[in-house]
Amino acid sequence: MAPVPVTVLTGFLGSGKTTLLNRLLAAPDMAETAVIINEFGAIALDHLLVEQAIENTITLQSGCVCCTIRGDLVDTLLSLHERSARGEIPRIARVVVETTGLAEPGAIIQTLTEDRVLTPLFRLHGVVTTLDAVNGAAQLARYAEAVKQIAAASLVLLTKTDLAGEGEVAALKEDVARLNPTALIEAAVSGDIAPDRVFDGPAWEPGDHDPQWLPATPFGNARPVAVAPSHRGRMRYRDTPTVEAVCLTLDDPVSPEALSLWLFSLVSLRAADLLRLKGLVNLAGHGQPVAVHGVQHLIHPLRELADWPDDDRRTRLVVIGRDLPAAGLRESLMAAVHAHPAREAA
Ligand SMILES: Nc1nc2c(ncn2[C@@H]2O[C@H](COP(=O)(O)OP(=O)(O)OP(=O)(O)O)[C@@H](O)[C@H]2O)c(=O)[nH]1
Repeated sequence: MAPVPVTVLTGFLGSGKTTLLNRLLAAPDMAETAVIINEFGAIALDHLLVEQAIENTITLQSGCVCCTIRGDLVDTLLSLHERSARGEIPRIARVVVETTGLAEPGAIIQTLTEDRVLTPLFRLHGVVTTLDAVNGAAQLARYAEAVKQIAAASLVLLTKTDLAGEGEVAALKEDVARLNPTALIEAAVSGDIAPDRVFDGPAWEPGDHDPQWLPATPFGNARPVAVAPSHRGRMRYRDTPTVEAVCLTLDDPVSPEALSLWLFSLVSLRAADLLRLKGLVNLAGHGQPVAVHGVQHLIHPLRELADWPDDDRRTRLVVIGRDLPAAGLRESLMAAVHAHPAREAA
């Protein structure tokens, strides 16, 4: 049997990986897809935010897939293969591995291309990197992970181009072409792209004569791939142990005013250090949970989900930031909750 193609879906925090996955998985011919989601932070939320009822969704929670759980990735894939061969789960036509937003995809690629047990069964097809058109340039300038994610891509999907100016998008495309002249660049607003363009798109390890692999800009213009000159000497995440995920929970429903106040104060005071905010909120007066997403200064409109993913009705928020102490975040949230308590249900 031919090895099952694996697509690695990577991209910096908040760049739209889960949104893309949700859209793609809704397509009827995606039914035979197994999804492996790796999360950063003690509260796993991503698999709750992937709304499709996909039988083969697996969450790897033991850490960032790129460094600590290479073994887990191999074990998970092998177990998928065995269970599928035994008929316990349906046939698997493709696998998507969604990395954390801070992952360096190199180790995953190495595992998928070099592990002797794995490679007869699974084959790396593509590395798809989402890049936020609003925050992408700043992230590339500041975070080596963001640069490495672009450098590893066979396909770069520009997200949030609906929120960015034309000039901004054009400049970002140039940055991408400079970092990775071989990657195909496409726009995908809120995951709006045909699945075959993502999964049958440019292969990560193409044949020598695959025209898609040829550089979009001449190699003569290319700068070193791993770290572009403008990023050299900048702070690297790996050298700063202060980026961490803080998890906040609230047992009782929170009023919309309290949530707005907290989000507003967080963004006005600490946007530069707020790498990512996401959560499921039990908003007073709403039967359904509300998903909240933020990336630096950009807080996306709240989105009501169809239903709670499980019996847990608590508000769960994950804040990934630099020097954002857990105690301060908790205090500010509680202050907002006390300033605008939720009204008792009549
Ligand atoms: N306007 C707009 N919003 C988008 C687009 N793509 C994603 N978003 C929003 O951006 C926010 C973050 O998207 P996610 O899909 O959760 O991002 P992610 O890459 O999975 O985030 P992490 O799990 O933190 O790495 C959500 O509020 C999305 O609705 C887009 O193209 N346009």
